[in-house]
Amino acid sequence: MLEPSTVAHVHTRLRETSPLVQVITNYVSMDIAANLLNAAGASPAMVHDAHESGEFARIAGAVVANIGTLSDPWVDGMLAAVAQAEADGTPWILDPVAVGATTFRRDTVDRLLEHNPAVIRGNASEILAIATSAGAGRGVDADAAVEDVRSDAEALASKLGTVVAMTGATDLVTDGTRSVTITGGDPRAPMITALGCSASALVAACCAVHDDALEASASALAILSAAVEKAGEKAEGPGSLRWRLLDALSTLSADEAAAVAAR
Ligand SMILES: Nc1ncnc2c1ncn2[C@@H]1O[C@H](COP(=O)(O)OP(=O)(O)O)[C@@H](O)[C@H]1O
Ligand SMILES: Cc1ncsc1CCOP(=O)(O)O
Ligand SMILES: [Mg+2]
Repeated sequence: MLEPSTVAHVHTRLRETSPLVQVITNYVSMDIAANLLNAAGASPAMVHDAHESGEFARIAGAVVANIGTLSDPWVDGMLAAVAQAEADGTPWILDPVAVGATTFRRDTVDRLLEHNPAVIRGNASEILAIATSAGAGRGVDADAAVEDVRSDAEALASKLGTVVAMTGATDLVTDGTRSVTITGGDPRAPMITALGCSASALVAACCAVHDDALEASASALAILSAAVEKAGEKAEGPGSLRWRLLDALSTLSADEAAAVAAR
């Protein structure tokens, strides 16, 4: 059970403290992820090169490592940042985009996982691919359903001692012992590219302001779900849903976010 008061607390803390979030993410997602964090009250910084990513991680409240558009220099940058985050006890979030698709992605995720992410945020195909070494998925998009992957996600969270935040029509957040589902949003959400990457960035921002990674992750997805739903009321398609989401997130009240948890 996700307490509405927890979501309201996390929502308020985001705006009051504006956490610095280091987002090492793919080219597709940089703009929307940064804008979404700004709208939520956080402070994004896309700092990825290995010459500085570890040093920058020292001052970040949380770090994201997203493998969406992977190449060797980016792997080096991610490893430097997450090693520093691990050493400092700073939460970092893995977004394993299309991990089942290639050996390079799978090997990179294996190397990143050695540094103990606080949260793995992915769609059902990505979580299934990590949990079972199967389920290639359809590139960056899911071809599995959250409810069908639930037990794999819970087992993965237990095995790795991490939180798994699996998104889809219904989101599931689990640490292997506690599991929370979040409903809402808008069925057109998957048509906004990099919304999942942005969700991972928001999970990181919430982990920076709230120590319990399961509650923080679930609160992030509840806040996003509430804002997407609000944006969807007037949206005519994915284009207006995208810009209306930024507006909705920036004006969302703590009570509106908390209401998603009360369902
Ligand atoms: N069918 C759906 N209906 C409503 N919301 C959805 C649906 N599918 C995904 N979402 C939402 O879209 C966001 C991105 O999730 P998802 O599409 O699973 O990630 P990714 O883009 O990494 O594949 C999440 O907030 C999730 O709740
Ligand atoms: C389309 C695409 N190609 C490589 S990364 C990327 C963005 C994927 O973003 P998301 O997983 O949030 O849809
Ligand atoms: Mg994704």
